[in-house]
Amino acid sequence: MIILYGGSFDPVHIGHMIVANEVYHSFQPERFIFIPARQSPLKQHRTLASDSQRVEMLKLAVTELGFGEVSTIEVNRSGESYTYDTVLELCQDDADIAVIIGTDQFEQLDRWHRIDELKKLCYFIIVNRETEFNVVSEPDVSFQIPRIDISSTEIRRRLKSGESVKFWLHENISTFIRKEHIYEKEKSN
Ligand SMILES: Nc1ncnc2c1ncn2[C@@H]1O[C@H](COP(=O)(O)OP(=O)(O)OP(=O)(O)O)[C@@H](O)[C@H]1O
Ligand SMILES: O=C(O)c1ccc[n+]([C@@H]2O[C@H](COP(=O)([O-])O)[C@@H](O)[C@H]2O)c1
Repeated sequence: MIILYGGSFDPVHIGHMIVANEVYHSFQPERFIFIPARQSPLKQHRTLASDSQRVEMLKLAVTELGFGEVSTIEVNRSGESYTYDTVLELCQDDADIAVIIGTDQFEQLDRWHRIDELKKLCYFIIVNRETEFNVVSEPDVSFQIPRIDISSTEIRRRLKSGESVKFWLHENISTFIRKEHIYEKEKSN
């Protein structure tokens, strides 16, 4: 079994890491792959961190988690990062593929590119987020974690306004963000 965890990861935060850790230890897949999207299809804006910075932050997360890998399959592909294209590329070696999504994505799954075809190639592990589950039908799996109300949007907002993000991000990732001057506070003249 291969588990894919795709996202903008702008930046990767503690919510993502808890999801990954819980899912990994429950399912014990052969591979667990974080896939930063070049351009998430239903998001209008580009990421503030560059592709390589998001890959670097995910590598730091993987080191701390002690499992997993980071794929550049989507950042290296031009255009929108359709999960269908990614799964098609990865499903060559016959392993079962499961894709992790939060309930925010689950609610708009019918807007995903080639969703009917994608559902034939993989199943979804749906993790609770802001909203509760509607009924999930097989082979999709609903996976309950304690609700962690953390988002990259709120982290970017806090960093921009100079507020603390202590414990919202792994320490090594905060250090990287400071060193690279990503999401910086706007300077007033
Ligand atoms: N705190 C969380 N709890 C559960 N799932 C989460 C959490 N944060 C993100 N996810 C899920 O992880 C995937 C990737 O999320 P993404 O990188 O877009 O983070 P985000 O915090 O939603 O970012 P943004 O605020 O920029 O939209 C999505 O499927 C999303 O639903
Ligand atoms: O394939 C699609 O049409 C599609 C539409 C929306 C989101 N996704 C994927 O879902 C993942 C989470 O997206 P986001 O916007 O929450 O970062 C990320 O890997 C996206 O590429 C994929």
